[in-house]
Amino acid sequence: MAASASKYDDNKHDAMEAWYMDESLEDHRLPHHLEPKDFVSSDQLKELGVLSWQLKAEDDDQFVIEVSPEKLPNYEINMKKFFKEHLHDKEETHYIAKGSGYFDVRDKRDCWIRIATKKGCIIALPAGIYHRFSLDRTNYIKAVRLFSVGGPFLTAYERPNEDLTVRKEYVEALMKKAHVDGHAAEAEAL
Ligand SMILES: CSCCC(=O)/C(O)=C/O
Ligand SMILES: [Fe+2]
Repeated sequence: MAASASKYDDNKHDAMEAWYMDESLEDHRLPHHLEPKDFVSSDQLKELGVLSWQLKAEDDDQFVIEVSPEKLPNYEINMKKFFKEHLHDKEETHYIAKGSGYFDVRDKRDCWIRIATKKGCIIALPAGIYHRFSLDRTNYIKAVRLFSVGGPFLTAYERPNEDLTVRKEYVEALMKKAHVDGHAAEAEAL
């Protein structure tokens, strides 16, 4: 997705915060910070292929997904589905129009990073990354799914699904990047 300076604030913005999660199985709508808190920067998320922007838009009447006990049909079933660890064979991109919610992603060591999004945030998860979605304690989010090819519908492949081509490609891209970064660090140290 191309970012233009007038509409998007690339990288650092206040519509999103991310942190490493604790292992507690308590209500997943709670923040689940580590003690002490361990925040994750947008540059660290970028290394996993997770991108986010802040859109300075006032107009919010085009949005398509509303998640709350009152607005989402089959709320309990769908929330369980969203919170089951899964991946997609396409990028998952949402613009958060109202409310807030958590997108959790796995890092390179397989630890959970919790990404707290709110109104104005655009978040793009790459195809092949394991992730899940939860509402927070406000119990409400209104989002529009952005897409380019193949329409807005996403198939969720629950973990484990290591043999899917899209998963292999994502893992390979992460490993390639780690290799390149390793060489860059070595070169810098010389
Ligand atoms: C903002 S609700 C979107 C939930 C969803 O479809 C999904 O795949 C989450 O990972
Ligand atoms: Fe998803």
